[in-house]
Amino acid sequence: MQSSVAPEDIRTFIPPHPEPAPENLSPRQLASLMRVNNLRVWSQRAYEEEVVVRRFFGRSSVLFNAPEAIRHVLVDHPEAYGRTRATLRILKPLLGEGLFTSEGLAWRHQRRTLAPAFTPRSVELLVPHIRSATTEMIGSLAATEKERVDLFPIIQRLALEIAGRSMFSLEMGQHGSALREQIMRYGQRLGRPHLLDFVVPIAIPTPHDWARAWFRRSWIRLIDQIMAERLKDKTHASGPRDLLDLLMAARDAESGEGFSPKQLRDQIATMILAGHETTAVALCWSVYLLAHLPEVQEQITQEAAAVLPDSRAEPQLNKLTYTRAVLDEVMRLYPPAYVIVRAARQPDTVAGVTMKPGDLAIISPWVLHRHRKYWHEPDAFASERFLPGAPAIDRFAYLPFGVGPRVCIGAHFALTEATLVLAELMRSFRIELVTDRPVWPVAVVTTQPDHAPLFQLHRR
Ligand code: HEM
Repeated sequence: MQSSVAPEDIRTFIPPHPEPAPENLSPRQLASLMRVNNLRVWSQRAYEEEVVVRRFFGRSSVLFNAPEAIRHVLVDHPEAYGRTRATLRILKPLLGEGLFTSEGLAWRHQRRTLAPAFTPRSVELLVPHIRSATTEMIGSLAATEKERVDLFPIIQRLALEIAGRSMFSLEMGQHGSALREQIMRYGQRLGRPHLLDFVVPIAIPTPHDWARAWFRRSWIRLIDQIMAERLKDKTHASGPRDLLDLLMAARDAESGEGFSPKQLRDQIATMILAGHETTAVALCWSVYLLAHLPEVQEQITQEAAAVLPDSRAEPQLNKLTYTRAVLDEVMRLYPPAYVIVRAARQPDTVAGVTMKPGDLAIISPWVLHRHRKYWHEPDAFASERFLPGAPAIDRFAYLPFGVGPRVCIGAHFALTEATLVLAELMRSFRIELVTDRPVWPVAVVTTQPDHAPLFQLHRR
């Protein structure tokens, strides 16, 4: 079961991670830690045991690390476990009734309709958008040589630019900053769970809910404005150019139904939000870790030089095996989606634990990816674990994109984007950190760096 890499292959680089929490935190302490940093809520036991049961405001909250329990909840009985009250309260103002926040038949219809837009074949259509935005970023970074560069915001803007171009074929210039400003504003306060989000029934709006509803009005206005601009562009294209074209043409294979304009808007908000923040975070952590590992940078550079064409020819992304292994290891240590939570909808028994309706089943990629039982030297960086020929990794020990019917629909797109950006960046620059202060992971919505360190880039 342990995905062991020979000890001599494990590097000794142990990137920053918080100490486990003390045992037996009170629900109030837990709720306030969740608001500050969700990675600090787990005690040492969570990283060693298969199941950890806690009480949280009158309900059981059960962390499942055992593969058969994870399979039970996420794969075999998805209808018995739904999104939680707090998740829906926090995300619906942003994502509306899109794929992430919908359930039951509505979810099934949406998933069937959207799936063809995210197959590897459809993602190929989006590669030119990824490449053009990346080439432009690299061009502007080349001018910063010998200066200290604040790379994280640049990467975040790039991910948003890629999301925007892939969705709308539009350069995000004027809209990018408005989108980012709104997302940041939401994340700083309204996107953080409040005590009342857990305890007040969803039908009763809390003061935070009112503020979130107010926010939604300006958020919708912005998305509608971007969509209207794209729809004005009547440039004749022989086939689909972007995700919007794919989503507008999408039909449910069973009912033949497409999306209404409102549904389309919610899907677009969902894809932009679910897509750009997570991928940006994976890239920021990659750059930070690689700045400590010059020899890994060299290997990516060599691979990129051999595999990526300089011209506009199709890049053979599946040959970027080493770059991909590095990315897999970065997402093991810093999974952008650090937790998957479900609320039991009906009585059930999982791994010997009785679940009552409303009890929480928690599957935490953060914990699982550092679990003592499943990983050798779990806190150390070792991309060898993911190289072809390494011992197989248990399907349920590594879940950056989740598993089961609600697995990330954008996983292939995200991996394509992140691998390509990382390879292009390393091929263009050698990256160094110029500040010593360690960067700590802080999880509220995603696993964010606590600050943006400064880098220096040396053109290759
Ligand atoms: C590194 C990047 C990404 C990571 C780590 C990530 C992670 C995840 C995870 C763990 C889930 C499952 C949540 C659950 O079971 O509750 C999920 C779902 C989802 N992701 Fe991603 N994601 C990434 C990129 C993307 C991209 C690029 C898109 C779209 C363009 C996207 C769209 C979605 C959507 C719509 C869902 C909900 C699926 C459903 O409920 O049927 N994600 N993602």
